[in-house]
Amino acid sequence: MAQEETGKHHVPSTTSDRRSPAKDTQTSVGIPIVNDQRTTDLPSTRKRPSSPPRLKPPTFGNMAAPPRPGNGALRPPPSAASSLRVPATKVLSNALMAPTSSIMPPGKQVSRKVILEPGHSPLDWAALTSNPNSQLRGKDAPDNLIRVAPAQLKEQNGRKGRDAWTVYQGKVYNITPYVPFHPGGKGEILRGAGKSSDKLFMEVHPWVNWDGMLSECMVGILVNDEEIADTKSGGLDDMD
Ligand code: HEM
Repeated sequence: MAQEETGKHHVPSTTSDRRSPAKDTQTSVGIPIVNDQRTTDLPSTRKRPSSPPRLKPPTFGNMAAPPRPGNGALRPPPSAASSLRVPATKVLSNALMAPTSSIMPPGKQVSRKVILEPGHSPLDWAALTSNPNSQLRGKDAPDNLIRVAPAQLKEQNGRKGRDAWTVYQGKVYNITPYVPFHPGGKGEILRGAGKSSDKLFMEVHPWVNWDGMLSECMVGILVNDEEIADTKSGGLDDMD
């Protein structure tokens, strides 16, 4: 009985299966034509094993396997989103993308960053500034903040054993400890030694947070000569 059931599904019966489309391929005497694809792998239902047919895993016989994308490579088909992606390119640092100087024409901007010595990364500098024992104001500055006259500023140019001081937004900073940490190199930052760095700094990297990086290096404020003459001690505390 089970075999007859199987025959109904896989091999058209020559007598009773009127639903089978194979009847169109029967000969005039009702013999099925065996090159029908559905029957070539199962030429005879009587040769099938007696196990229940529904438990048998599906078989494709000699049917062709479904086509694979990409010549069989195990790669998913491209998604719609992939066409929107930016092609992979080398990541540029913000310094390469940002103008190195406002006077440089577009397209000629190149990074002037230097390779810093080991132990002189921005993180190393951050660690140094967070250590209260670092004495970043230098040997030429007293413990308290001072008024700095233009003449005194000029002397603090980093030469003859003196620390290099510079001015930014009216405040005087000792930049000597930061020099080996400066990504733009020693020569660049020392261009502002003994004078104001406002213009140079703003030309090169106005986005850099000067105060955040050099607050521990602050020596005092720049005053004119008259203001110095008015105050004998020179200490900022005396102004109050
Ligand atoms: C006279 C003053 C200064 C000059 C002329 C100068 C010049 C330069 C130059 C030429 C570069 C390389 C820019 C590049 O090609 O990418 C640079 C980078 C840099 N400078 Fe200065 N600098 C000065 C002062 C300072 C100061 C005082 C600081 C810290 C407050 C500082 C922080 C930096 C930083 C963080 C970079 C790296 C910027 C980046 O990642 O793109 N510079 N500087």
